[in-house]
Amino acid sequence: MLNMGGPSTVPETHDFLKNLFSDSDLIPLPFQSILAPLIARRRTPQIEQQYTDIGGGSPILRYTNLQGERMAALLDELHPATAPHKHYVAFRYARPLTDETARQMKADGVQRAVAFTQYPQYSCSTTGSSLNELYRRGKAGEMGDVEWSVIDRWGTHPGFVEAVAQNIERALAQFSESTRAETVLLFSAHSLPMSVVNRGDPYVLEVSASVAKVMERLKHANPYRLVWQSQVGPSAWMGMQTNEALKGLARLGRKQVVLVPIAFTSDHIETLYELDLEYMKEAKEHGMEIHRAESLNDSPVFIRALADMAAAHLRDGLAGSAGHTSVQLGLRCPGCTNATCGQQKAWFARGGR
Ligand SMILES: C=CC1=C(C)c2cc3[nH]c(cc4nc(cc5[nH]c(cc1n2)c(C)c5CCC(=O)O)C(CCC(=O)O)=C4C)c(C)c3C=C
Ligand code: FES
Ligand SMILES: [Fe+2]
Repeated sequence: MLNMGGPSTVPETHDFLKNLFSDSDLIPLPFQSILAPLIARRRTPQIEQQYTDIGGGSPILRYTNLQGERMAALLDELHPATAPHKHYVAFRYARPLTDETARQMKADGVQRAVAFTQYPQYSCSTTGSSLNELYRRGKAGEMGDVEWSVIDRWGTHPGFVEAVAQNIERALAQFSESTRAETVLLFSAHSLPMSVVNRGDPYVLEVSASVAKVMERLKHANPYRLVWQSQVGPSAWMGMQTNEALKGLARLGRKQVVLVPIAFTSDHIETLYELDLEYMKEAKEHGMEIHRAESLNDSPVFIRALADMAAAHLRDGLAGSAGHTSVQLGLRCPGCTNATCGQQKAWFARGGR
């Protein structure tokens, strides 16, 4: 289960940020090995405070382990031919990091593994970075002799769509019945720098596709927008920004909003801090009534969806590319200049050999 991870405790924040700013697949910096530790150190106090404010750390490891354990148990029933199933977690920036998990898999003698991204929608800065890291570790022989296949994106999977839709319905139910239909559904996803969008990254399209599917499932009963949050630094990012959108809606007299996190499956500082503590407080000051759709966290509908995706993957394989990866994973962004992307795709298409 691949994801970025987060500091489980406040003191792990510095290492998390240092790993994040050292990742040239996410943030290419000049003199990265020198600049990354400096930027990380400078940002640490502010981000430590945010993790303190949300209860002393990121819940992502706890939720990923819970999702993984329940998914593996369901998978034993759904696809006994490959049982027993076991989940491993490989985070990109927090423990357990990919190298630690690789060593564990080697020690356990794992022979067959599915690299299952936990980002619903594909971006080269997120899932792409995790696959590049896995490729580097695999090529270095750190994982032993494992046959790999990849579940690289699932932003339109019916089970995922259903789980999100149900959480939206629960949030909508908190509004008075007489005005419920006027409530705006504001889908919010982590933004991307325009430099990434403009090299042909698929993320913006795939997040939009998730929103379209969820709205279809909700029979378009409410008006909606997709907006983007958490941009960092001075460069241009994909907009409109979530907080600006909230202010704009208040100005236009649209005072009932459900905020919907759509690109991350468990709670993290963006939902618990940015959305709940910053934006919702500000929106309430503008006289809005605002509720947030819960993150998927321990949603049984979502966990069942993960198991269904894994079972279908193991049962049917995938079209094309010898069955190890999706057809879509094989295509690099038209503007890609990162040689690792090409090597990674070829390596996974051969089953990680
Ligand atoms: C699917 C979601 C995400 C995409 C796409 C994404 C791209 C992206 N992010 C940065 C820079 C930073 N992101 C940071 C934190 C962070 N990012 C995501 C998700 C996506 N990022 C999450 C969920 C988090 C927070 C972790 C948590 O526990 O909440 C940070 C660090 C925080 C900070 O310093 O403000 C940075 C920096 C870039 C440059 C990028 C695309 C290229
Ligand atoms: S940046 Fe998208 S494939 Fe390399
Ligand atoms: Fe990010």
